[in-house]
Amino acid sequence: MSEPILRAQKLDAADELAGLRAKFVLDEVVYLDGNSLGALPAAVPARMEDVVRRQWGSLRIRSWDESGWWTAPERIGDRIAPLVGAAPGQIVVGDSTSVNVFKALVAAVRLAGEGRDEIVVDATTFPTDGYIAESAARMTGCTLRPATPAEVPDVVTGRTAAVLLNHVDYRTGRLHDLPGLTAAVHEAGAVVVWDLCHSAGALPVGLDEHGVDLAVGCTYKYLNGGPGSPAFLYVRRELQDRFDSPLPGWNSHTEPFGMRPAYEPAAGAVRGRVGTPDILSMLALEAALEVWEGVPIDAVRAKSLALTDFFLECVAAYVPEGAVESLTPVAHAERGSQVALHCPGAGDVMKRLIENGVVGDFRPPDVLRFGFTPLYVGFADVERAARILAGTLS
Ligand SMILES: Cc1ncc(COP(=O)(O)O)c(C=O)c1O
Ligand SMILES: Nc1c(O)cccc1C(=O)C[C@H](N)C(=O)O
Repeated sequence: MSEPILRAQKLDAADELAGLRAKFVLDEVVYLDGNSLGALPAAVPARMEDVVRRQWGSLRIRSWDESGWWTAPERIGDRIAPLVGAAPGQIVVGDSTSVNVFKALVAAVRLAGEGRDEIVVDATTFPTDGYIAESAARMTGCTLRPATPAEVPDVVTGRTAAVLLNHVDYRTGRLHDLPGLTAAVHEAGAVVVWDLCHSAGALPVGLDEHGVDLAVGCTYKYLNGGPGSPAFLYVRRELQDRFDSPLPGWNSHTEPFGMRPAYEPAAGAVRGRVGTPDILSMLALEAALEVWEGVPIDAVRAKSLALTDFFLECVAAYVPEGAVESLTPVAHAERGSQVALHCPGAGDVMKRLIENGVVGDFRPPDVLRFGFTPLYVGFADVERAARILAGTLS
C-alpha cells in the first residue's frame, strides 16, 4: 500500500470527529463542495415531515405560537452564536446573506455618524457584497473605495464610515486577520462589517472577543442548513439600540401585532428582522444544527487544518510538478477550510473529476476549489481525491 494511503488510515483511526459522518446522508462520492452547499444532515427529512404534516398541516396558524415559529429567528440565532463566538441575544436568522449585507452596511454608515462619507469594500470580495456596497454607497451619499484586506489599515481615515470585509476569500481560501483588521478599522473610528460565509462552522471566529461590530453569514455551507437556507446577522449588543435598519419591516417592530402606522424598533437582535420568516427553510436549518451538539469548534478547526495539510501533501505526492499550483496560503493562520488550485483548463478538469466521483467546484478563470467540511470529510476521502485528480491530469 502506498505511503499516503497508510497515512490516511492512521489519521482516520485517530480522528475524534470521525463518528459524525454517520449523522449525514452521504454515498461513495468524495464530497468536497461543502463550501458551496453542505451535505444533508440525516435528521432533517423526518423533522421536515413533522413540520409540514403536523405543524403546518394540522396545527396551521396555531404553530406561530405553539410550534415556536414566531421566535425561530432569535432561537436559531442563539444556536449559531457559540459557533461564531457570540453570547446569546446578538444573532438573528433570516433573509439571504445579500440582504443582510445590505442591512448591515447601511446600518454601519448610519452608526458611524456625521462627517464620514466613505465605504471601504474588500476589493477581492465575493461579487454580491461588492454590488451591494456600491448601491449602499450611492444610497447613503458615500464614496466607495475598494481595497484589499491587507491595504485596509492604510486606507481607513477619519472619513471612513464603514468597512466591509470577507473573513475567508471565496476563491483562494485565504483567511484574513479578523482581530487585527477589526482593531485597525476601530482605530480610525469606523464600523466594521464581516462576511463570515466561508468561516462560520469551519473555524472559531470570536465575534465578541474581537469586538466585531456587525457580521453576516450564510448557513448553507459549513452549517449544512440546505439550499437557500436563511442567513444570519450579528449586531454587537452595545450597538443594538443604535442599529437603524434600512429595512424596518413589521417583524422588527416593538409591537408587531399592534399594527401601528408608526415604526418603533424592538430592542435586541430582533431589530434585524424584516418580514415573515421562511419557516420551512429555517426549521430545516434548526434540525441541521443539532449535529453540532457537543462538538467543539476548536476540534473542527484542528481537523480542518489537518485535512487541508494532508490534501496539499497528497497533491504534492501524486500530481506531476507544475500541473497545478496552490493559491491557498501554507500558513495555518492564513488558511480557511478550502484549498484552491490554479490549473489550466480547470473547468474541464473539474468535469472529469466529478465524473470520477470527486465533487469540488470550478471558479473562473482557472481555479479548482476543494472545500473540506470536518464534520463529514475523512482523510481517506482526501487521499482518494488527490489520487483521482492526478489521474485526471495525466
Ligand atoms: C462570501 C459570500 N458572500 C455572499 C454570498 C452569497 O450570498 P447569498 O446567500 O445572498 O446568495 C456567498 C455565496 O454565495 C459568499 O461566498
Ligand atoms: N449560493 C450558491 C448557490 O445558490 C448556487 C451555487 C453556489 C452557491 C454558492 O454559495 C457559491 C459560493 N458562495 C462560492 O463561494 O462560490
